[in-house]
Amino acid sequence: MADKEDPKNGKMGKGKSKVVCGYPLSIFFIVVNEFCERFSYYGMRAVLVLYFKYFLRWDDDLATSIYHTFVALCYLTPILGAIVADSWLGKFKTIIYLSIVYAVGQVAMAVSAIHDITDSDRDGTPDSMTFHIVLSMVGLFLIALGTGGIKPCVAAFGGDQFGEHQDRQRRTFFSVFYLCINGGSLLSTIITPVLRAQECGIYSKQKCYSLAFGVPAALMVVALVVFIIGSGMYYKAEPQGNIMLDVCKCIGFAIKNRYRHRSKQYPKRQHWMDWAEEKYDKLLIAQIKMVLKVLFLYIPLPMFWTLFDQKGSRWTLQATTMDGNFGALVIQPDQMQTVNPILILTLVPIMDSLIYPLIKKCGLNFTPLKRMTVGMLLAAIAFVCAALVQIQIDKTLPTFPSTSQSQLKLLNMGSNSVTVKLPGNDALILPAAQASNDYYMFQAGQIDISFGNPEMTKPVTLGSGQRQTLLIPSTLSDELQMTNDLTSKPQEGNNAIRFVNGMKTAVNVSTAAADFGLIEPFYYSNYSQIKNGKATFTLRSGSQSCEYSTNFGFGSSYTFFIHSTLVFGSNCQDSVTAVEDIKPNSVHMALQIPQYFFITAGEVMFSVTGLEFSYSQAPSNMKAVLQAGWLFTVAIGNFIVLIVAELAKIPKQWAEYVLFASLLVAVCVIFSIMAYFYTYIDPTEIEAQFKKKINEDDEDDKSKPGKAEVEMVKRDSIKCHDEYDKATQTKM
Ligand SMILES: C[C@H](N)C(=O)N1CCC[C@H]1C(=O)O
Repeated sequence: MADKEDPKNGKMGKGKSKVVCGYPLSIFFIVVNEFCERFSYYGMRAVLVLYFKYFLRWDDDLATSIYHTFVALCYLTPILGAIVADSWLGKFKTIIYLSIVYAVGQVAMAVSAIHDITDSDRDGTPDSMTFHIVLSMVGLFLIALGTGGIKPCVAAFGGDQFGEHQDRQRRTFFSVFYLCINGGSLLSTIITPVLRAQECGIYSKQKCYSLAFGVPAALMVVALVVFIIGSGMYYKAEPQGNIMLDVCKCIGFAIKNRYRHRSKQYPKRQHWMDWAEEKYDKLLIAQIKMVLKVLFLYIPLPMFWTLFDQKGSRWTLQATTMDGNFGALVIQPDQMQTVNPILILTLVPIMDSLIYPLIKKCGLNFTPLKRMTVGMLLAAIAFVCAALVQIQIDKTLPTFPSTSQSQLKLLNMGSNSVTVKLPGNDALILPAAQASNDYYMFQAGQIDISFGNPEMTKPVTLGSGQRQTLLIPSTLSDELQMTNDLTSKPQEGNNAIRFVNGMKTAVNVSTAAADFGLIEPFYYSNYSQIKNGKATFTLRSGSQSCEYSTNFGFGSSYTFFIHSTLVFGSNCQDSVTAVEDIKPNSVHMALQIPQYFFITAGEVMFSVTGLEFSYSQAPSNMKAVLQAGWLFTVAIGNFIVLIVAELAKIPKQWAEYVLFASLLVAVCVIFSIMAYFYTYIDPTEIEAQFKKKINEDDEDDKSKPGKAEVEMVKRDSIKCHDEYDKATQTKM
């Protein structure tokens, strides 16, 4: 051990670090390292899907699959990093080497996003996409290896810096560690999308993905440098040989030996791992028992992450059907996710300095496993809130036609009112340049529509499952035009806009974000996506133009009808009619705050506690391994989201939320039963007792030569069980 001062006195940290306010100074470098690393990771992740879609030109499905595979890989590689650290290099060296791999990966991503490298014809698009794809995939692989590999080591290495009797300080460290994760995540998810939106390039200016990846790369280099600066102060536990191989062999031997002695004539042993006693060190067996007990407890935990990870998918989709106008501030649907790190930054200090001490004062023993159970329940409540919000949203959504139905709207393009008779409906008088208020519902197929006075009847074919608008010409004998309208809400909270030209001349319509092109007389444009806020459209015919401005909310669809009476050169504000095809979102995004509050409060109780629990319950030689086991539950949770996204065919979204909430409550009940039977241990004490016993036995053996080995194994086994039991008294 590299302690200069005795870590057991409770005043000092381990290693050569100075102590500031009871904390080893070395942890400052570790938390700053974590902040920079998480900035690097979450910043790169924030623009990754957009990079796939708009730079590599992948379709949505490929982009999201590769994205989720990458995220899952980032939480699988911790196992690799932990094995390397605990068995071979030690945590310090593993962090250094894998951070270099990580930084190289980030640099590869930044380079892969420089379009000029292969843009020999200088048209702004890469000529050899293969180069960019290969380089970015290599980059992502290195990043997954690096971020996952170092993650369990950094947390465990931080825990290692505390002395045996610094439990309180170590708990605070894990809270501060979590704050740094979320501080880095919050800043980077705000900053990197802004960097991406910049334009850069040598030959031509394009969206600056290289900068959006370059800054996270720089932060990773800073993380590495900061970590190296603290080098002289750290306590660096030595790796204890190929521990994972020993663990696997020992478990294998115990199983084989148990099987060989399955007959009733052999006395039972307390634990199946005790069947390895004939061949393996009792200390190793005790350590394996500690790890297996915790890993067994982890089995239900991925369900928490399955719900948690839907923040980024289902909840963001939910936000796209909501109104993000907060007065001075307009929130985009994907920006709602930043509420999570913001709440973490507020809730962690409140929990640590107010809620937990208050609970303690009330005489309640709020043990780590109880906290985790409550955390799971809070996540389930969050999903009930999400379901309630969804029910409100569903009430405001338009009714779209089923596959056998069809919906029809009427738009009078003429300058006189017209009487229209639709089958099964009263006669409708449609004023000039006006549309019917809503869609009429029919069974798909052909219907006859009568117009005007004297009446003329025309057959119209309605497509199954379609919404259509019938454009009624000013001269009723002219041909009827039918448009195909949207049958779902526009994506990402955007507004879907099109124009119908009621003039006798072609009109060109454009706005800063979209060009509707040249619209022929009595014809219509395609839909274009417009963001919320004010938009000004320029209507142009030849050299003449005028402007039409209007405000958009979120998720609406409009058909703008240009009157035949429009006069260019004057104000055309009154010569355009806005026909609302899909209402803007009316349920406010603020209603998502309660669900974010509950999931984040749940995360604080579940994840911060779980991180510390994984450290405190792990034997000294498998600290990183148990951290990796903890992170593995995040990976499995991510996989379940992927599978559920594929399989879930529940038609009502609110019902899916309730299903997830119920599943988590069921899992939570199972977990609380398992937790009830869990006895907390003090691994350091158990290890010390075993070592003492082994030393005593060695002395004994020297003084009493020739004692039968079998007898000794039996006696040791009984003694060690007693010691193990003594050190494992507290229950859930
Ligand atoms: C950003 C989250 N609030 C968060 O802190 N995490 C999600 C998975 C685990 C943890 C992290 O380490 O990033």
